[in-house]
Amino acid sequence: MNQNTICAIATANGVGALGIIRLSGAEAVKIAQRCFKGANLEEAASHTVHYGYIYENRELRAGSQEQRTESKEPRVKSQEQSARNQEVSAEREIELIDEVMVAVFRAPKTFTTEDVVEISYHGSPHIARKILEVLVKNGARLAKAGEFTMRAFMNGRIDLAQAESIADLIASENETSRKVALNQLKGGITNEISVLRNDLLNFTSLIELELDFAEEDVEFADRTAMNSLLQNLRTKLRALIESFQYGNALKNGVEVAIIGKPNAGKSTLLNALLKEERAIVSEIAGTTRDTIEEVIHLKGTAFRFVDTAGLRETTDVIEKIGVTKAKEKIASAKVLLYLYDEQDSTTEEVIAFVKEFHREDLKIVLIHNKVDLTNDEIPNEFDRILTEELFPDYCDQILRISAKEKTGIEAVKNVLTDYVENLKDHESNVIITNQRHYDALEKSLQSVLQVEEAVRSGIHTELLAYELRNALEHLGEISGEFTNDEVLGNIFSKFCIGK
Ligand SMILES: Nc1nc2c(c(=O)[nH]1)N(C=O)[C@@H](CNc1ccc(C(=O)N[C@@H](CCC(=O)O)C(=O)O)cc1)CN2
Ligand SMILES: Nc1nc2c(ncn2[C@@H]2O[C@H](COP(=O)(O)OP(=O)(O)OP(=O)(O)O)[C@@H](O)[C@H]2O)c(=O)[nH]1
Ligand SMILES: [Mg+2]
Repeated sequence: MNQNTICAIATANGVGALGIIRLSGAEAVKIAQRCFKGANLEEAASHTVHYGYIYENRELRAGSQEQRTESKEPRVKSQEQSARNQEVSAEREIELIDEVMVAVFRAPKTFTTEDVVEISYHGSPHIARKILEVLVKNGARLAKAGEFTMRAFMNGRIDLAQAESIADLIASENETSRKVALNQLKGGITNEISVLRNDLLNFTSLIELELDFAEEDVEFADRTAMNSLLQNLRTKLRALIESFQYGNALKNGVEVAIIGKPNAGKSTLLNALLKEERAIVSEIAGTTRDTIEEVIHLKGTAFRFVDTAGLRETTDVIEKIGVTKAKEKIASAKVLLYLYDEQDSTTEEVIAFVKEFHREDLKIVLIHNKVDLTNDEIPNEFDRILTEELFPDYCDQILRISAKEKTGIEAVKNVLTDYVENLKDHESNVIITNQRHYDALEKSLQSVLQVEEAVRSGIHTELLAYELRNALEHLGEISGEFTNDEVLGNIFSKFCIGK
């Protein structure tokens, strides 16, 4: 049995008009032929489609098997066999499984670069199971998750970033994520990285020139050229790294935590945003205990809203857990909607909160809730003090809303979509959406910074060469040039079976 020809359902789970089972490997055509009644696939030209039937061809070994059944196997089995309404010859029975179309693609111009056969059947999961069963009986083995794409990568048709983009394409749910993934599939990131690699290689040759003449104690390399190459590299790396802020929002959505004292109206705001009575609202302080998460899509971005327990010192055991959870959400969120009710807070409280939780990578939006209860000028004294104390270092926006009357809700949504618009403001040609790429770029940048430092301090050139190699290897992780089985296993296991 050839374990190298793999098969799997390529279409979604469940019933469909059609389903596709795909085979890949040296024996793909031979195995398909063994269970196909129709044209001769082994003689078929590449990229041709053939009508016919998938069948099962079972050996019966008639007489002798009957005897064996008598002695060793349960009687019921032979009864079942003879009861079947099938074409029975002396030694075999042939059972048609489904009427199909079979496509033949010959190596090397295929998805995996190996011979590929695709069987389109009537889209019943039961039929799919039966077909896989006969394929396996005839020498194929079931594919592991991502194994087809892994082969395309292993056989050099695509690099690792392109392989990953296929999973992104499958997961894409809107125009932006589709376009970004397709650009990656078409080599967008690969090209960008190869420009950086060339810069690094040019730099390396300058250094090697110097190494060659090291004994003669001459400084050959042109330090100005070196410095400008490094600066250029650093700028490009930073731009790519920066694009991840947007790429990540695109891929994983933006986490927005709704925070404030008990009774500030957090749950009322969540409900208003969702246009649905999702969270319990009551005039009792401490109503929300567990965190409540809901996703809203705004202008193509998924925002994950988290309603939390009101922040306060409490002796209630359960509420305490809720407050701890709320603080965890503050830590992981990208945007914080901090709600306050003027009648129930002091400016000192709000200022102290903002100063405590302010972070470089967190946008805090102050939301003055329950404005329906006060009808004074805008901004009123309360908000004027906050503005004076907090703008622009800690935050730069106060929204006045009534969560209950649903006024000002659009403004909240606009602040969020503007936040994402601003993330788009980066200098990179491509958008990094993948944490792995981001990590590799960060490491590469660190190495480049080390190289710069080494050049500046006139450190021995051999150490310099070492850091350069590091920078190159980190870039090579993105394309998969430098990688290991664990990393690969991890990437491809997240694919669907059949991809
Ligand atoms: N029926 C079917 N549709 C499909 C796929 C498939 O495998 N089967 N795909 C699977 O993901 C996607 C298309 N992606 C593909 C990518 C490359 C090759 C391929 O054969 N590449 C060769 C030859 C290209 C050519 O003929 O010019 C190559 O690059 O060498 C095929 C499909 C989406 N649609
Ligand atoms: N007048 C007025 N009342 C509001 C407004 N927003 C919320 N409330 C009321 O304030 C009370 C508390 O609202 P919730 O949404 O439960 O407040 P919360 O911040 O989730 O409170 P906890 O879950 O206890 O932390 C309820 O009685 C709401 O009806 C508003 O804009 N105007
Ligand atoms: Mg609540």
